[in-house]
Amino acid sequence: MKLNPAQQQAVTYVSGPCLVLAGAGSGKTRVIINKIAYLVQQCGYKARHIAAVTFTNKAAREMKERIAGTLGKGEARGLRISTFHTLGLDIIRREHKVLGLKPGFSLFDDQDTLALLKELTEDELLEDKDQLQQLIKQISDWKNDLVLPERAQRIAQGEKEVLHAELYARYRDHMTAYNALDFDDLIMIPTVLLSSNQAVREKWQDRIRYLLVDEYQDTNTSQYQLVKQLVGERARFTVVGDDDQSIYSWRGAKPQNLVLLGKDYPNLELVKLEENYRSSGRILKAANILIANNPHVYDKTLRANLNYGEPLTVVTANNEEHEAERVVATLVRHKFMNHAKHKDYAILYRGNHQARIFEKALMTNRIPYKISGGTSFFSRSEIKDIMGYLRVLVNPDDDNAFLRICNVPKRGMGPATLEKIGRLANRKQISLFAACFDPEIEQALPPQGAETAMVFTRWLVELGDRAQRGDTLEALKEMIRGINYEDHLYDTSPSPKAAEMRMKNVSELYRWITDMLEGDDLEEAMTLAQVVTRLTLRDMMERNNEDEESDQVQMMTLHASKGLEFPYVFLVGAEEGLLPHQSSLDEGNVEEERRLAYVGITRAQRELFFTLCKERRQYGEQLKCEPSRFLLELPQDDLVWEARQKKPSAEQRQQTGKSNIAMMRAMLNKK
Ligand SMILES: Nc1ncnc2c1ncn2[C@@H]1O[C@H](COP(=O)(O)OP(=O)(O)OP(=O)(O)O)[C@@H](O)[C@H]1O
Ligand SMILES: [Mg+2]
Repeated sequence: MKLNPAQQQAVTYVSGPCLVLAGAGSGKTRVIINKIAYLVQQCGYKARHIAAVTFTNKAAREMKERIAGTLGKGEARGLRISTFHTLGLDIIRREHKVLGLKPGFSLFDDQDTLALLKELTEDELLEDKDQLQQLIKQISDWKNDLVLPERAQRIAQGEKEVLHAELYARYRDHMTAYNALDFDDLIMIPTVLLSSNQAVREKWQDRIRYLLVDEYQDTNTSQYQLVKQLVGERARFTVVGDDDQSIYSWRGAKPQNLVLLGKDYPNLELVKLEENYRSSGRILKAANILIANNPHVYDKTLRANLNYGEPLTVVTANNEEHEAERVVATLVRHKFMNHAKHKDYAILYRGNHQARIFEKALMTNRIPYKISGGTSFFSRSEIKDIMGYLRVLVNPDDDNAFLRICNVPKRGMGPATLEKIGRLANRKQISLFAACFDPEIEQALPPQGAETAMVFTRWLVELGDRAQRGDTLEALKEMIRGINYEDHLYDTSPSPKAAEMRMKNVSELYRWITDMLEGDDLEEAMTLAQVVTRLTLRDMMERNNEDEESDQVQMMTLHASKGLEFPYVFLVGAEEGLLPHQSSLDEGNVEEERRLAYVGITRAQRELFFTLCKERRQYGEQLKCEPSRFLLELPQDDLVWEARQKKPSAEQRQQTGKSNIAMMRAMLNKK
């Protein structure tokens, strides 16, 4: 793969810490990929001593594919390419004994966490959804800042925070009892472990001798510390990032980490890349002009390497249905004219809720599409059921999973029975599953119910044992057969066709599990417990049904589009209140929204379309919309407003953004 001199410098600098700071599409990710190959082929590193961390599973997968094209199979063996969370999970898995975790620990997703916290806060009058969300956010913030419950209790100020800290401690204790971890734990726990346990730290430093991190601007405090612990004094690492693409502050990301890095490592080698290889000159110019409205810590230049290209188009629609129709119509026409493929197009939006209408329009027009994020493979009920069973098999104390499956398919363990089991479990401080095994279950339930509970749980224990003994696939098959799951699907689906589809999903899951149990060139074979944690993590991270090869229009949120590129991009819903989003405006954080728009614009290689509505339904009301201020910040000479008669005059353009908005609103409403 070709590299320019600056990229070459970043790749070959291996004697100390290295930061590549550069704008979108300048080849940062390419540097990471080339550097891995360089380390193996030129510097004598074994692949298994190298770890590369990216932000999403999709990015990790892409990186693996690209590496496979450069390194031979043998050379690539053992290379770790993962997300931060998978790396954390890996560390926890291998160190579970030191951490006092039983091997089959469960991963709680947001819904599990919510359910548990709801239960824990019943007495505190926190049923109010907003308050619960605040609590969840607070706990997550603490974890991302590496604040353990004890410290949270010491530093908490004010009534509410004190209560939150107490609930945080209670939450942690329950998670321990359930042998469960949440998403943030996957970073916090290994980081705390590595910083407090020298032996473990040295072991991991020896295991990972060179570390590379992509999208570094979106690391939070705990991730920063994790990197620091892993690289140790030797500080052999390369991180790449772009402060203008920092879009995860709401999850605790600290773009200041880029600055902190220079302080923590005075010998940090800083490399800047200034050539953009992705986008047309116009798209890049628009992106540069937009982001110039944000304050900057670092000076960055980004020059186009490609042609100037087509103007950017702004399409105005009457309402959101019309917007979707216009996108689809434009796409169909454009695809025909340009002999393009479906997968050359991306529809990017601010929030998942916007996807549904586009989905409908695409479906009506028989255009294949794929949504990344949003409706997940794993959020389908049949997948949740089977995953629930698997979670119970590997960790019977996982009460949430047990609750999900104990009466699916129906076996007479309804709410009344469960309440009784729950009371017994509470009294004895054991899990629901354990309660079904307890001799007292015979007093707690009527004979028939006790019998059912005992038979069911014993059967699961047996299956779990078989799975552990290595007969895993057979045990799984036996499980799906044993619960008559196929019949259950036919009984509960609206049509036989739907049932068939759902059964197909179950087979797909089974196929995945088989692959993971058997392992391949890049991944070792896993145990069932490992498979279950990995799949739950995958679900949590991307909530996605992957099918990379097929020719489908790509749909995703702006957040999910980070690091990716598409020939033609529709950036939809370019309206005030949506992009920039109202919640950020309320917090006075328009800059993060501008970075988000910058990320969206810089995904486009050849052409970029914005769409907006004159009216949009919100909270059941039809509200008037104003064009996004970001549209008005773009160089108007490079924009074509499709619904408008003429470009604004130079004079008009010089007006402030605000009067521009008023002007445009007037024009939009005239029609
Ligand atoms: N030296 C080069 N010569 C030709 N093409 C290049 C070169 N460097 C990078 N590219 C291409 O430019 C595009 C953008 O590269 P890459 O995705 O690595 O950029 P990036 O800086 O990681 O972008 P982002 O900030 O969006 O993550 C890719 O298609 C890549 O293959
Ligand atoms: Mg990149």
